[in-house]
Amino acid sequence: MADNFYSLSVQETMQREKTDPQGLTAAQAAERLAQYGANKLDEGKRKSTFVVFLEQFKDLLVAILAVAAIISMISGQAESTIVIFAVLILNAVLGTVQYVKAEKSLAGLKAMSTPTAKVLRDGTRIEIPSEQIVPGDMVLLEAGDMVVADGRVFENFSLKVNESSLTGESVDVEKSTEPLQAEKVALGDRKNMVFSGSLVTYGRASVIVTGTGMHTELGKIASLMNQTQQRRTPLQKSLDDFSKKLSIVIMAISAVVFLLSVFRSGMPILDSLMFAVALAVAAIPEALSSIVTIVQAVGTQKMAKQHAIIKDLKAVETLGSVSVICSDKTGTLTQNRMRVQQIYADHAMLDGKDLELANDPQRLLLKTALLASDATFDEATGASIGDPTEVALVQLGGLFGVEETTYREQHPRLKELAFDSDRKLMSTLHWIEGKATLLTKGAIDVLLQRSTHLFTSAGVVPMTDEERTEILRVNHELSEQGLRVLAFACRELPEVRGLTFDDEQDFTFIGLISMIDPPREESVQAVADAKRAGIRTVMITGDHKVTASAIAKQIGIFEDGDIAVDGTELDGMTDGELDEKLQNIAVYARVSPEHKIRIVTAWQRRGCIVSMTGDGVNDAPALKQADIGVAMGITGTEVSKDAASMILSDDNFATIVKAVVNGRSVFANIKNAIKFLLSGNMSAILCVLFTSFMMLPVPFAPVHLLFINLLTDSLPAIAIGMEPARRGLLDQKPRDPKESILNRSLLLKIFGQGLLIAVAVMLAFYSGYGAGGAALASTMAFATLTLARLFHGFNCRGRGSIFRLKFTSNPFSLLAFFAGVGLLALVLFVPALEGLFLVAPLTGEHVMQIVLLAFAPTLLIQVFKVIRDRVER
Ligand SMILES: Nc1ncnc2c1ncn2[C@@H]1O[C@H](COP(=O)(O)OP(=O)(O)OP(=O)(O)O)[C@@H](O)[C@H]1O
Ligand SMILES: [Ca+2]
Repeated sequence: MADNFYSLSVQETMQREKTDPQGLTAAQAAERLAQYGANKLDEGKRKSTFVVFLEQFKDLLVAILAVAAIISMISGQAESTIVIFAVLILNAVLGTVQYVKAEKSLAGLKAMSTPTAKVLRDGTRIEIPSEQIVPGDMVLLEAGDMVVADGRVFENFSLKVNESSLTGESVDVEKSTEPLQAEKVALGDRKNMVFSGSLVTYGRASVIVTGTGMHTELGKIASLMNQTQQRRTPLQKSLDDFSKKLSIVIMAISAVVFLLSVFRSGMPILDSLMFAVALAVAAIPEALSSIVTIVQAVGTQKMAKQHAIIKDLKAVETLGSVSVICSDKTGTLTQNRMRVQQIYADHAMLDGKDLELANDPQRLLLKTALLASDATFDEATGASIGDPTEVALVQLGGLFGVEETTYREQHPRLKELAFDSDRKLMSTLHWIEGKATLLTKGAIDVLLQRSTHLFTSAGVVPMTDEERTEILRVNHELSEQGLRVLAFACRELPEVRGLTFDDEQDFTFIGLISMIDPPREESVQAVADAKRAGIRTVMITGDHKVTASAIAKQIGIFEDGDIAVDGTELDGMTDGELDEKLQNIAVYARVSPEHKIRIVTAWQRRGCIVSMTGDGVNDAPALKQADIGVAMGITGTEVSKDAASMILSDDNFATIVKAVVNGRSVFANIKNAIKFLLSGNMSAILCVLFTSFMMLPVPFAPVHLLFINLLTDSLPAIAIGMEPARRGLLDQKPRDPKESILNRSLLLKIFGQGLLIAVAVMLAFYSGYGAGGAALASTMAFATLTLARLFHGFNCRGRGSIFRLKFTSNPFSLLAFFAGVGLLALVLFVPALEGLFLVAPLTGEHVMQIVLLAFAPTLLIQVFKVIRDRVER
């Protein structure tokens, strides 16, 4: 493929790419897709499953186990050696499976958030996944889109593109269609080309695709870049750190225990070594890191089903501590289904239904509404394309049999200034009654200021102050009902020429159209839920202050004592003043995207964790600045989705609140799983320390501890991770993000519960020691420890007693328990395994003792919980 498309004319480019202004046909596209491949970048080298498998062995555990295996071998326990190796391999297999699964689920999430692109195929405009774009496609770009392939600009309407991801240049580049003459042109100067990975910030254009996938400029860079992805989240990192520190401490203690055994009790070196090894194996939480990964993966899957797509695993943790949600109004808190209500023209207010086409000002109002809009609406099918605000206008035309298409054919659009949320205006230029006329619609405060005249049935007259006040009064009246008010104006231009923003003044005011956009039904409940959960909801909107406040009151965001602030007032405040009022500001109206950053940082200065929604191109910086940037899946621009860490596939505010609850639940479950795993380990450590101190035989062989840590303990830990979110999560305050997950109270519980289990295990040990010596003692201790930890799984499911949590609410926990008991029974009672697991035969009486002793700690913990539940109620 040639590189120099910039030096070709549009026609030459079309010939070269064998395409035409109607775009490719479906058949051509399919053929080229087969020929050139999907439009995506090579994902770099994926780790092969085998490499992942091997990697499972490069960890401290393996070293310790290898030592254990060697010691077992020397001490004549060949079976043990085999079991240890079997366990090592099993562990690696499990680790590999988990890794591959987690990768898959992440890939699935990524697929849900792939960008789409608009193309012409067979002459019609359709939206397709960007991967299906092929060379020769006619791609349509507009503000907010991400460019997904390289292309030559074909038709240009003031297109501006940000190419900083390619060129590092942060200033937007204006594009044109003219061929460039020079031999070699730097990437940043190819004004008639657009490049994959850049962002459309303004205007629109159609583009002939000249390169896709790895054959784009981005592809060239990507193949140079070595994309190493860091997948570990802060929580995973801090747990890994914890594990590392723990292992060091444990090694030190192991060494001390070893030396003590040798020198104090004159124990044979081999036996002393077994003590040290047992301690090390007992202490290291082998399963911890993979359990955390599993719980997080389960959590993101669940959130995706509930319409919140997590793009960044870190967000799962952060969500749980969100304390402020800043939300757009239109479409997020409201339904974004606009219907025209009252209209106002020539001093008269009337219902939209009663509009009269014979009345000049009213007809011009409708004409402006239809001409200065891009939306279309098909009466027959009810299908609409475009901004709901504009769809409502087009629907109004439909009421009177006026097709937007007819008007638009009569008065073709000659030039245009696209809408943007900063200017809050949109203008188009047409020939109307032989005059070049600029038609403009937009926010009333902006438009009225720039209007000097008024359009009446008696013709165009200078606007008086009374009339101005009257229009503002009407606007206020409509806005107070929560209606969205749009203003319309026009002006003559001396000739048809390129437009600039300076043309948007000296207007003749035509009138107002108000429309209703009812709140979503779920919004009220969601705001109330958020409030109960200690989360402040703040409305941020481009709409008018009065309208926004009215809606905010209906939804429950704006309460007594709250205030609403608009963009201009915000500009007038210093950071200090803003900080002072921040708590009370429930509504920010008429804000531009730049204001959003200020609001986010102000809350962050207070130490709050902020979630911010956004849909436009200019929202991207605020989405990045927020702790949780939330983009709209349906209406959001590709740029905003790219910048966000979460995407709402239903655009619904209530989904954010659900995601926060899920985030809290994931965090709580992880914490409980950690409590379970570490308290179990603690009990084994205490037993080993105790027996070593008392100069008793070593209570567990490494095989025993491995069996528990890797098998029987993993099952309840995963079940705890599956625990469904409880309503009670809403009654807590947001978690302090700075607080470590292993806080004092958790460590205390780990120690206390570990101690309880250790006592039970030691009682079993003594009983076995008295009756049958070291072998029986060890078997009793091992069986009791395993079973006690399986029971303990129920204690760790949540804060309440098991009666409150109910067995049925998490069937996995029962399943895990019985699976664990089954495994234990196999090891204890299948003669073939006796030798492997070094167990002595047990009588019925022993089994009774084991069951009772193993259950005792759980009984005590449950009794304690029942009492606490009572007291708390
Ligand atoms: N297509 C449009 N053409 C002209 N003016 C518009 C158009 N859409 C909106 N406006 C005006 O610009 C204002 C700001 O619109 P913007 O899209 O920034 O925010 P919004 O949709 O009102 O609210 P939110 O920020 O909650 O989504 C609107 O209140 C309206 O007055
Ligand atoms: Ca908007």
